[in-house]
Formats: sequence, C-alpha cells, structure tokens
Amino acid sequence: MSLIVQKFGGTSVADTDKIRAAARKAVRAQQQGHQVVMVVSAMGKNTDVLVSLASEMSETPPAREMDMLLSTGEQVSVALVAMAIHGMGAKAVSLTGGQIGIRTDNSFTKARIQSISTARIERLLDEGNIVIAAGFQGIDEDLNITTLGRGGSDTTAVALAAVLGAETCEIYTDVDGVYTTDPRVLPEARHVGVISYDEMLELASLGAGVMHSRSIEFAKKFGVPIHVRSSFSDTEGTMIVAEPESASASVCGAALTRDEARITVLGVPDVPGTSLEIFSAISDRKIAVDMIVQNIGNDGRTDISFTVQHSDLESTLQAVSAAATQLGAVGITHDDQVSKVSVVGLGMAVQTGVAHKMFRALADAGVNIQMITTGEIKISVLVSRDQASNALRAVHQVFKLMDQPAERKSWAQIRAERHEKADVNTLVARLQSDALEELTLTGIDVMPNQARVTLRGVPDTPGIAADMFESVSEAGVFIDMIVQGIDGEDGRTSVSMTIPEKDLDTCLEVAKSLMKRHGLRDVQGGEGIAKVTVSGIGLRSHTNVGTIMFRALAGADINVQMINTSELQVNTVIDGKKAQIGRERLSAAFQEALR
Ligand SMILES: Nc1ncnc2c1ncn2[C@@H]1O[C@H](COP(=O)(O)OP(=O)(O)O)[C@@H](O)[C@H]1O
Ligand SMILES: N[C@@H](CC(=O)OP(=O)(O)O)C(=O)O
Repeated sequence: MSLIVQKFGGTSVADTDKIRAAARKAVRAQQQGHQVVMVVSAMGKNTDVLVSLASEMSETPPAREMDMLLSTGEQVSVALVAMAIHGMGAKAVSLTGGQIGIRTDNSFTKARIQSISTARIERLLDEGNIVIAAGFQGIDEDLNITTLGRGGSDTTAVALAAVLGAETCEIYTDVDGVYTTDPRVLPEARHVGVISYDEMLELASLGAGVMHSRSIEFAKKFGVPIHVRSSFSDTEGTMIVAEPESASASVCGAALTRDEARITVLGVPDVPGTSLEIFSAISDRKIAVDMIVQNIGNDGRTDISFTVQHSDLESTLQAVSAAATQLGAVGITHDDQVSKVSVVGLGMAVQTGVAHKMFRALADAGVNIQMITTGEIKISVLVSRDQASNALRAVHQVFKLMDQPAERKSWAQIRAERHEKADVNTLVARLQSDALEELTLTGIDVMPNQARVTLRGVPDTPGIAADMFESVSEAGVFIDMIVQGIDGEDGRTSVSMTIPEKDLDTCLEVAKSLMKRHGLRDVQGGEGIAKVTVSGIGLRSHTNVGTIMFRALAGADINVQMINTSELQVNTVIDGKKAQIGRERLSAAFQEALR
C-alpha cells in the first residue's frame, strides 16, 4: 500500500472549519487506499503570539524555554485534527515530536534532525490509523523539547516522507503552488508546474517563504517528490523534483529577503586567518551569513562586508566586535535598512549575460546596487529597503518570468521519461547510509588558470555595474564570479570579477576605459589564481562550513582573495600555486568534520 505525507501549514489549520477541511483531505486519501501521515503546524499565527508572549516576559528568553513554549502551538493543532478525524468516523492518533522519536541535536530554536524512529508510526498505520505528527519539533538526547527553526514543519514532513519511503510529500498551503516570485508581493508572478530541488533550495534560502530550505535538502538527498498545493482547492500544484521545468530558461524565479542587515568590518589585516576569526565567531552562534565580500585594501588592510538576517543583527554585532578588537580592526559599520533581491536558475550556469541583464534592469528602474554576489545558479544584489519591491519587479520583468518559458516540460512528461531510469536499490542504500540532516559533500574541485580584475573607487550610483558587465561581456570575456561591496574609504564601492586567465589583457583594457568613463580610482588585475569549489547539500544552512574552510586554508598559510557561498557550493579564489595544497587541506578538513 502506498504511503503519502500531507503537511498542513498554519494558514491551513487557522480555525476549526479549516481543520475539518484538512481532516477531510486526509480521510479521502485513506479511502483512496493510501496510508496517510499528516504533519500539522500551529493554528494561524499562534507561533507569533507565543513569541510575543515570551518577549513580554523577557528580552532574552532562554532558548530552551522558548522551545518548550513554541512547541505547544503544534500540540494544540494535532489534537484538534485527530478529534476532527474521529468525528468523521476514521481512526487517528496524534503524536508529538518526542513521541514519534524525532531526535535532534541540542541547538534550541535551530535544532537539526539526527534520526527518526519509524516503528511506532508504522505500527499505527498498519492498524488503520491516520497518524498526525506535530511539525517543527523534536527531542534531544536529554529529552528536552527542541524546535527546528521558524517554518520547520516542512522539514518534519519531508524528513518523515524520506524515512517512511513515502510516494510523495504533499505540502498544503494558502497558495496553489510555487510561483516565479511571492505572488503577494508581485501579483503578475507565474505559477510553475515543476521546479528542481536545486532551484527551490536556493530560492527558499534567499527568501521564498513558501518552503523551508532545509526541507528541500532532505528531499534532494533522498529523492522525495514534493507536491506544493492549495488547502482550499483540488487543483494541481507544483512538483519539486530533480529536474527543472525548462532546460533553456536562464532564470526560473526571483526572491526577496526584505529584512536584511549589512555589516562591514573596516581595516582588518589582509593576512590568512582574518576571515576565520570573524566568521567562526558568528557561526558559533549558528547564524547564517550571506553575501560575503572582501575588498582588496590599501597598506595590507582590507574591509570585509557580509549580510545576515535582520533578526540576527544584534547577536552578530556582539560576535563580530569581540573578533574585530582581537584583530585590531579600524571599526565596524552596519546598515539595517537593506533588502536582498536574487534571481535563480539552473540555466545561468551555462548561459552568459544574465548578470548584466539584471544590473541594467535595476539601473533603468533607478535602483542603486550596494553589493553584488554570485553563485553558480544565483545572483544576489543588496539594495536599500525602500527600493526592494521596485527592484524585484524590475528583475522579474526583464527575465519575462510572468510568461511561460518557450520550452518546458510537465511533471507527467518528466515522470514518463524518468520511469525506466528509477533505481530503487540505490535509493534504499542511500537512505540506510546517509545521515539525515548532516552536511553532505559531493566534491572538492579546483579550477586553475583564472584571473581576477578589481575596479576600485566605483561611484555608488545606478547604472555603473550594468555598464561594466555589458562592456566586459561585449569584449567576449566570460565572467564567472562577481563581488561588489562597500568600500570603507569613502563610500565608493569595489567590484571584483574572475575570468579565464587568457582574457586578462582584454578585460584590463576594457576596465581601463571604464576607469576613464566613470572616474574610478584604479584598476588591478592578477593572474595565476585558482577557484576551489566545495559542492554538497546544506552548505549554507550548516553555518560552520565557512569556518572549516577558512581554518583549513589559513592553516596552509593561504589567503582567501574572494569567496561566494550558496546552498550548493562554496567557492574560494586563492593563489593558483597553492591550489593543490588547498584542495588537499580542504579534503582532510571536511573528512574530519564529516566523521
Ligand atoms: N515563490 C513563491 N511561491 C509561492 N508562494 C510564495 C513564494 N514566495 C513566498 N511565498 C509566500 O509563501 C506563503 C506560504 O507560506 P506560509 O505562509 O509559511 O504558509 P504555511 O502557513 O502554509 O506554511 C504564500 O502565501 C506566499 O505569500
Ligand atoms: N509553527 C511554526 C512552524 C511552521 O512550519 O509553521 P508554518 O507551516 O505555518 O510555516 C512556525 O510558525 O514557524
């Protein structure tokens, strides 16, 4: 008999009528011959209510007590759902995370799942029950209640689907699927039929709140098909699977993280180990850092900028100020009025011109770009918060995300094509050997013969980034990594890009003409560098990945010249002569960390 997991978010169980509707969906699925596990979130905005109750009691509530409190929201809804199902004449049993045996680590409020025991659920299912699991919670080794972080019920659902070998994990929510961007922010957003794990992982981690990014890590690792669909209708939603909807589209979606904060540590010594000092202090607090930009400085000093979620700003500033003092940094600045706008698409890994198209659209909309970082399948820009919605609209429009891509496949076509290839044995073996939410590495690679070009003292006005990247692309140079960040010296910015070494002279010539045109301070080029890439699943959400990398490289006296991070890859640019030793040190460091 096939098993399905159905997850109902807070909006889908917001009142007793909605709870009955959710219960009906589960009963109907059971009547159709499935075994059904439901995962349910707290009713409506109940978790927010609990959070504000806690803040009335204390400015800094202990994390353990926070989890004790927040887990109660889900306990209310699972009991009510079970009562509703009983009322419909079917059998149901509700279980808390602890009763199911969802073991987590002890990082209260941000716990990670370590193991799930399936015996009790399987027995209850075999006895004809619908099992209703409380989302977003577990227990640690000492039986303390833990929670997985806001939005974590998706992760509970996909994790249960993985360990139970479910046919599909259905995510019932208040939208009828995944859109090209949040339809509440941009009504012209398009409903997509299919999206790949990698694209959804990046979008979710960059602000698409429809899915919890860690749930997609699980789904990708264990090949769980996710069906995101409406609680209020029976229409087909969106399938999140290994394959993309369109093989030819460069961008599949755009995301906005409205509440970001930028921190810049000014004038730190430009020697190996500096980044380690700063980022290990942050990762100790389990804070995810994004958009790391290190500018090449003067007099052996450099400025390091990065972004964190606004809610992590205070804690990050505390962590960073101790590290900055230790390093003898000149100072720390921050801006809490910024937002991050990103575009994501598997196609951009092989197509050129995506970056300058985005920058041109932003310039035409009068949006100033404060920082830029790129990953293999994403480009993010930091903009002032009051320009965030305009920026999102401009990029959505320029990539024509509201229109169907010319070539696209439906889930039915993809499923038919992949049917013969499905290898059940591989999947089962993987389930047995892979740790649940542990970091998974898939490779460490070196790309030699790269060059870096840095343009310094770039005026912080709209349009210059677009002009730069258009000019370099027009000269036929393929740009790989791009970073732009705040320049500590005078509020101007620095832009660095990596290119193939053979194109360095051409790129420098273009850069010099840009220098004249825009009154830049100077242009620097360096050859003989290499990009070292660590690939895997969960690289950004495991906040210690950067620390492991920086420690390994600093230990070999290797200076990190540029870095970018994503859910799928961490790339560092280092001296090419040290690439091999860097690679070896990284392999050893990660082997140690993964043991
Ligand atoms: N790309 C996107 N596609 C669909 N919805 C999105 C997207 N990005 C953000 N959202 C938002 O996610 C919301 C659903 O998530 P959430 O409110 O957490 O639901 P639930 O309570 O069911 O977990 C939608 O109402 C929508 O506004
Ligand atoms: N109730 C928790 C967990 C959750 O995932 O909720 P929802 O499914 O409504 O996003 C929260 O609000 O964070």
